[in-house]
Amino acid sequence: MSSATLPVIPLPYPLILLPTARATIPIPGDAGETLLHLVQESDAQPVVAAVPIPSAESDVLHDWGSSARIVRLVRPPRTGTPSRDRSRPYLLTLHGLSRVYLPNAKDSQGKIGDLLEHKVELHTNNALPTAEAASTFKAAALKLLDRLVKDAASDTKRDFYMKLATMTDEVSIQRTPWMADMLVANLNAEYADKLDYLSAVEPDDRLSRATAMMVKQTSISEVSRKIAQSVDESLSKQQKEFFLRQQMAAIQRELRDLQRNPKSPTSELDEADEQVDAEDMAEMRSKIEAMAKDSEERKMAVREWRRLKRTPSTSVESGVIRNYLEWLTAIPWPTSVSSSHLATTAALRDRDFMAKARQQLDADHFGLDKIKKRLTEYLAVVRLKELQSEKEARMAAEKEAQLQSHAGEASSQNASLESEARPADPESPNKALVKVSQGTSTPSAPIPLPKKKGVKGPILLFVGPPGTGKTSLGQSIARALGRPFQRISLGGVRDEAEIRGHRRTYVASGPGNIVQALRKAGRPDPVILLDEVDKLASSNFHGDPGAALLEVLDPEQNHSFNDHYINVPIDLSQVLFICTANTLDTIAAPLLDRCEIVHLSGYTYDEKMHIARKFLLPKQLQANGLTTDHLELTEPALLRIATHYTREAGVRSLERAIGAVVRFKAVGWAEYCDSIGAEPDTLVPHSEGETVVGAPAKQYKKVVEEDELEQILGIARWDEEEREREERRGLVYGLVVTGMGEGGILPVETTVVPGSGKLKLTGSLGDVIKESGELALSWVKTHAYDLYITKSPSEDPLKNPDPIDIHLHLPSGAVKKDGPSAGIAMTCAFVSLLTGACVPSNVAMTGEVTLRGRVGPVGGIKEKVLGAHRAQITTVILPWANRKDVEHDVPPQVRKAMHFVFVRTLDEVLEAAFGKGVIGWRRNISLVESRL
Ligand SMILES: Nc1ncnc2c1ncn2[C@@H]1O[C@H](COP(=O)(O)OP(=O)(O)OP(=O)(O)O)[C@@H](O)[C@H]1O
Repeated sequence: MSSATLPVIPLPYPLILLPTARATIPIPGDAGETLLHLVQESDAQPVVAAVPIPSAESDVLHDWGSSARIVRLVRPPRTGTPSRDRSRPYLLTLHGLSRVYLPNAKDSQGKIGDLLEHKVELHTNNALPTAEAASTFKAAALKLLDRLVKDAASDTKRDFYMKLATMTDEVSIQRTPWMADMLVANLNAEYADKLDYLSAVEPDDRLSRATAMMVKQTSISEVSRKIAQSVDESLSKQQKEFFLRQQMAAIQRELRDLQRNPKSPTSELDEADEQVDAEDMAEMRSKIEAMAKDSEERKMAVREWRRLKRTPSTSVESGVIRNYLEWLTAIPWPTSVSSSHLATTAALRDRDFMAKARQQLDADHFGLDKIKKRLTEYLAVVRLKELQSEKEARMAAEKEAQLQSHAGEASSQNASLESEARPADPESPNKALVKVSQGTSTPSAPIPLPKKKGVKGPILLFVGPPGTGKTSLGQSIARALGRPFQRISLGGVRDEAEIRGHRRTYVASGPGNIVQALRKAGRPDPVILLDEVDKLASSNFHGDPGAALLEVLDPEQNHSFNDHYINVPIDLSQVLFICTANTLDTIAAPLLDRCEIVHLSGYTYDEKMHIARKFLLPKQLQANGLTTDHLELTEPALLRIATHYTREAGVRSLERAIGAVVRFKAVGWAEYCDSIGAEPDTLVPHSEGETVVGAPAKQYKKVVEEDELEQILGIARWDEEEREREERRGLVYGLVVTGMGEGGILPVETTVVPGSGKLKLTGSLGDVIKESGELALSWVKTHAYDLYITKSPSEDPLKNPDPIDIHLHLPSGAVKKDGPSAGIAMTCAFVSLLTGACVPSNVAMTGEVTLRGRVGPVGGIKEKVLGAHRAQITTVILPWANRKDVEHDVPPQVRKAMHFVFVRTLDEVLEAAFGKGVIGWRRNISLVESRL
């Protein structure tokens, strides 16, 4: 340490000059001039003391400063007027050398420019620091520099810090205090710390203070980097989201403006999206909360709800989850018993339930007595089982509630005993409290609503031709039970997923039609009609829809039906399933096995007339805005519509034709009202018609006569066929049931063509029908001699006198035909062709033949007979074994209107078909049989 007197340059707050550092400060012109003299006078660069003023409020000098060499003193170029030239400031650059101490600094005040000379102590300590202090400092410094290099905003800064790091790394122990000064001078440290550091003369002290500053600085820069980074990240994300949202809002605004008609009033469609969204979410939330506790569906809903909350609302995934949740919450889960459901149970308890059910069935359908009887039984069973299962469920619930209340009381007693016995236990009173509160709360808790067992009744399968009322019977059942009705059409369903839904991984996946029907019904116990189960595609590469249906219908499995989309077991046991089909042939055996079949075979003309008058006409009048005052269909007109314009087992075409008549009259009535200037709803027509006096002479006649039908409905469709049906050689009418379950007549046409004794069969025939054709011909060939076709028993009728082929054809060629029931019709056709005798065109027949000439029974008698009746056939030849079917199934009025011949053998068939004695026999039948 040495003393000297140096001019002091006060450094105003917050300036500080550390040894090794450089600083440039402005000084007033006068002081500058003085310093300039000093510089000019001295040989070397003069040394001054740069002492900081540590406070902005006072001018008192700090007691530590730095001796500094004047490196530069310059006056910046002139900007002001010459008069103020002396006061122009100088720029003084100083280079710090060593620490100086001002012994009487406290008494000395200073202002920049004062340049008072002060006595100072110069502290240049060249002692060696300890190795430990040096290495600690180095490590701290390197760490900080490393951080600064990484965070450097520019390349120049980075290079600078790197240079410092290299220097620090390479500096010797002796030079570490110098290095510390250097680093601290260049650090962005706090003023107070730097001031404090200025007073550290001892090398170790200097190093330790510098180390502390380095560590502090490192942590500050690390924290600030982290904050900057997170702020940066969130800012950029927020900015991005904000930007995208703004864009989306702008696009939606534009679209709304485009779509909105400025004149139209604001609708709910214009409501703010966010509001609608929030309402939807709130609704969904309350639905989830309403789900039964601990149920699978609730767990799944909660899980998905949480996922939805975590997912950004604009993402695709969010839409998928929301869609799923909407479905999940929309399904009427059986665990939530709605008030309307309870109302149904009340309806079942009604003592007049059965009478009302009968009334309902009668009100909806005419005839069908047997079916209605069966349905009444069915409804009675459903009612009894339903009430029984509800009773059981209620008893079980009450029992459980009682058990819980006992358990609660017991535990509350135990709890109080426990608390009395161990009062010292600090946990004991709390436990007792909990148990007591559990025990007392249970009896007052509501008894849970009973969970009913499903009604495992038979599944009804209505089979019959189209339009026979299968669907509407299903609706009647639902009405009688007071349950919602849903119809699922299975026609053409090829994909199992249509029944079971698609897994959620599929794009645009959704639940199957069972879940859709449940959602629409809004209750867990609707009547679901599975329409056209016979049209369900068989197993294919899309899965097996039939198998899925089995699961739905099987009472053992359907309490936990698994829809792939919903993926939570759904209890279908309370759903009443009813199936319909046109034919049983295409229904898989396991499915058929689960159903109870109810046949609806079609209506007679008489029934159709009743149905038309009681149901179809009023329905059509109402649908077309007319009343019975406006239209009257005469009996012959209605019969003509039924017989000549429609020829089907059901009543759908009849309804359509009646609808056409009603619409025709509606147009007439409207025109008439317009022509007389009256309101259509205030005027009632006279039965004989109204004629307006004067032009325009419009007339309205409310009665529709038979002869007007051609004008309204066009030429009758079936007139033509009637005229065409003629008695011809080789032509016989057989009876068939079509794939739709509809009966009718089918001409069997045969003709002779030159050939070599072969039989040609055409008309999309199956193997069985082809075989029965060959069988029939063989029988005829065998008996050609007996039937006077050939002259000797050994002659072949197809070879002698000329070789011929027989061609048999069954129109319509495009429709597939099979089965053995055309056997007797084919035999008659061959006999007619070879003998020349004709079968009258009002005769039709069905029956299987054997090679022995026996006639075997066939199916579909009711449909066939009704079809024949519709086709104006008067004589029907049927197998003897089918007599009971006619007795049981064919309505009496049809039986009365037709002549039935029941046959056991082919000779009886020939006699019935051609007439007694027309076909001669050389021998009697017993001989024929014995010969075979
Ligand atoms: N016995 C009947 N009494 C009154 N209306 C009937 C009767 N039978 C059928 N209908 C009426 O005939 C129309 C057709 O009936 P529905 O739709 O039930 O036929 P379907 O047998 O289901 O036919 P599909 O097999 O084509 O589905 C309905 O309007 C129905 O009300």
